[in-house]
Amino acid sequence: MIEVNNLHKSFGNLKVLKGISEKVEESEVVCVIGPSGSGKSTFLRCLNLLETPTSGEIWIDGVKVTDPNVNINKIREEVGMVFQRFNLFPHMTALKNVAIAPIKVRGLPEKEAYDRAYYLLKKVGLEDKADVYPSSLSGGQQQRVAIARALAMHPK
Ligand SMILES: Nc1ncnc2c1ncn2[C@@H]1O[C@H](COP(=O)(O)OP(=O)(O)OP(=O)(O)O)[C@@H](O)[C@H]1O
Repeated sequence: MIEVNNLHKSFGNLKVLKGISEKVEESEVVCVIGPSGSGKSTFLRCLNLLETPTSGEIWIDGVKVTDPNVNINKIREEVGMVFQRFNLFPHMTALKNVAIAPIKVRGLPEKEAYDRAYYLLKKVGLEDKADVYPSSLSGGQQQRVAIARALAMHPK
């Protein structure tokens, strides 16, 4: 469960988030909509502290993310994210992009991680691109690799 209380975020004089409060229950599907530049990405980036909120509280599964002593890397392991520009690792194949975090962060054996990565690439219709580097993929294909990569970590 995600709970946000009175979240504010400014960049210098630009006030982007002005007191957002929201609750998202487990398994609930929520769309954040609004005009370009209205703060949707800023809001999502605040949830795992890719942006530091100016004020307000964020809780994820009972953990206060905005607590200065929080172990944010632990929370990021549970929060999947597909970036607007995908941020695939350019020097890794599609398959390795999907397998690398479970190996490095979760300590999954390589064989298991690569098998699951292949399964996920297949799910997003890209098994034939497993050995291709991101520069040779279309925007939509890169996005699908990024989705497979997010799912590989079994986010909550
Ligand atoms: N790091 C930053 N420094 C300064 N201003 C920023 C920064 N990041 C975002 N902004 C500004 O904050 C505002 C909200 O940006 P944000 O990316 O959250 O919008 P968005 O709703 O996701 O837009 P889009 O739909 O176009 O992706 C914009 O005016 C943007 O220029």
